[in-house]
Amino acid sequence: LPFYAVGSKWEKPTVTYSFVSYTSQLQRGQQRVSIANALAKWSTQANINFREVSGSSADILISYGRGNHGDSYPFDREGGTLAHAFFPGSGDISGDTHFDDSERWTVGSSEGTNLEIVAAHEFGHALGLGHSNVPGALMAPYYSGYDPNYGLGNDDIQAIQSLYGVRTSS
Ligand SMILES: CC(C)C[C@H](CC(=O)NO)C(=O)N[C@H]1Cc2cn(c3ccccc23)CCCCCCNC1=O
Ligand SMILES: [Zn+2]
Ligand SMILES: [Zn+2]
Repeated sequence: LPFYAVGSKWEKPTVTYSFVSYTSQLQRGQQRVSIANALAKWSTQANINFREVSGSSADILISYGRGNHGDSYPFDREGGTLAHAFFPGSGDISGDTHFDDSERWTVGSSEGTNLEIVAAHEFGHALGLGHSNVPGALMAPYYSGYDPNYGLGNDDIQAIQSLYGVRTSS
């Protein structure tokens, strides 16, 4: 394993991310904004930073796929499982985040499946969090639909701060 990914969390202040592929259902700018907003939900609550880079050496590789897409966790058709992500400490695939392109990905709409909310959940895993059993928590295992005011529940905040500490005003 790379020295900085010791099983449960990233052992460095800044985690990089890049787009391996995009969905054709949204403009790339919309996707980059949704992803940046989803990451910011976590970085505003805990001592972790994110930086977008180009190329496949980033920590978190973001991609879309349908059905069998190159790992042991094939996606289903529309509905069902919406996305998945790999924990730190999973080797090269650590942090990688895959979205099922059979879903109808949307931004700012109660139609379809909201990309930002799903991404925020997945990045919780990419940072080392499992699922929460607290109803309404972002890390609950079920998508609870579009909420323009979605955010981290107290359970999510406690969990991320237990891994990375509270945000230091630096
Ligand atoms: C939390 C989310 C962002 C990521 C999770 C997966 C996950 O934990 N990724 O890290 C997810 O996709 N959960 C399913 C769980 C699920 C709900 N149902 C299913 C029917 C079949 C298979 C799975 C499901 C009932 C029908 C509704 C299907 C559409 C919504 N799907 C879900 O809520
Ligand atoms: Zn996958
Ligand atoms: Zn999950």
